[in-house]
Amino acid sequence: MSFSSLVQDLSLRDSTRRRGEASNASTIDDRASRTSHISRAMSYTSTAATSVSISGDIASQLHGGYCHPLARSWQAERQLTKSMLIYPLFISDQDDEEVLIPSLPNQYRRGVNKLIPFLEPLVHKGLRSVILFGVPMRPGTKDALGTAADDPEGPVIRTISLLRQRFPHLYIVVDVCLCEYTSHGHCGILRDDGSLNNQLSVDRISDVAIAYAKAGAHCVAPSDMNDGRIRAIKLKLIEEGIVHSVTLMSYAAKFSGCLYGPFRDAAGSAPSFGDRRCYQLPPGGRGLARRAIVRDINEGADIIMVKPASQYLDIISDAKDLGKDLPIAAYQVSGEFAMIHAAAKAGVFDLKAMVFESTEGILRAGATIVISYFTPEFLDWLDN
Ligand SMILES: NCc1[nH]cc(CCC(=O)O)c1CC(=O)O
Ligand SMILES: [Zn+2]
Ligand SMILES: [Zn+2]
Repeated sequence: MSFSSLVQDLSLRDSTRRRGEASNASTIDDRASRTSHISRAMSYTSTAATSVSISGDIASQLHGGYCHPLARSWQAERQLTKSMLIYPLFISDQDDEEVLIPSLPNQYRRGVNKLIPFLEPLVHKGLRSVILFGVPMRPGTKDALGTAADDPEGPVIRTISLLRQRFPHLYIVVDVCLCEYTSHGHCGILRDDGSLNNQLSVDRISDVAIAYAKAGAHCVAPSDMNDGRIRAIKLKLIEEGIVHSVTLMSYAAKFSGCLYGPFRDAAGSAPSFGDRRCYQLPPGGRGLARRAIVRDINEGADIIMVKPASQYLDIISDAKDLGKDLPIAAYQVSGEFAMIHAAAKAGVFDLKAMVFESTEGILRAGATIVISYFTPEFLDWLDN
């Protein structure tokens, strides 16, 4: 077949197909892309005479591969599904409390009595997993050692067993940290000079993780960023004989920065002095993040988490690369969530469109799990 007859044949097939498809043209967008297709086919014909390689020209025609909504969905390596989502919950020690968190649109701090009725419809819509953060509101609960973190009568441990009973198919992740429970608001136990005492912190945090695991958490997720905590928790899980039934998710690449503000409002966990820059990673520290990821894989992490998400897509991609055989979680944190809401409110973009676009970026970078405050919305949106 000569080149010009091939071109004719191609544009013929194109127009035949277009005629056949006209009846199920679904969106304006689709029709527009077909129109541009026509002009493309025309310019294709007119430049054909001077064209170089036939196979090169054929390979340059990409639109056909994504002109249909279903074909577009096939372009993504990973499709967002409900089972990839983990929803963060703030659990108050006031059982009947239900208070809107001003800096986190639509997110509430709830006591156990309010939590169950809130979750019931979400579980019915397909909610598969939550991550719990305990928030002690009662005055006098906080101390230098974060004693309340593993109080058997505290909000987290009581909520774990209640959720296990009420929602047997819900996978329960529990954040493990001391900052919500310490009087100074830091993520561990401090020396007199105000710096973290890593050994004491790791001993304490691994005890807290074991308490949550024994209470029935499917997964414990230490977010404190002390060195050696993954190994310490794994060893204690082995010692306790429960290592086979508890997932260990490491906040391996957790960066310091300004995106946790609304969370700290919600959890009352802002440090009373100083900052977290000596334990959370510096935003430019890509190599350091890689070392932390490799270290935590070697220490026995079952899942590696990167946090925040959208500002750290290269780190998610690194984590996927270094942890080829592990699930990779990305946490779209409170500041990212609040920012998307604020911009949508200011008319910068449509909220839903941005939520999907940002989440697709996170998946494209390599995440297989997404921790998202938008989970309730996704449970509706993913049905359509
Ligand atoms: N260490 C506790 C913790 N676990 C998760 C977040 C942040 C989550 C969010 O911003 O949504 C924080 C706050 C912090 O490190 O200060
Ligand atoms: Zn039910
Ligand atoms: Zn903390």
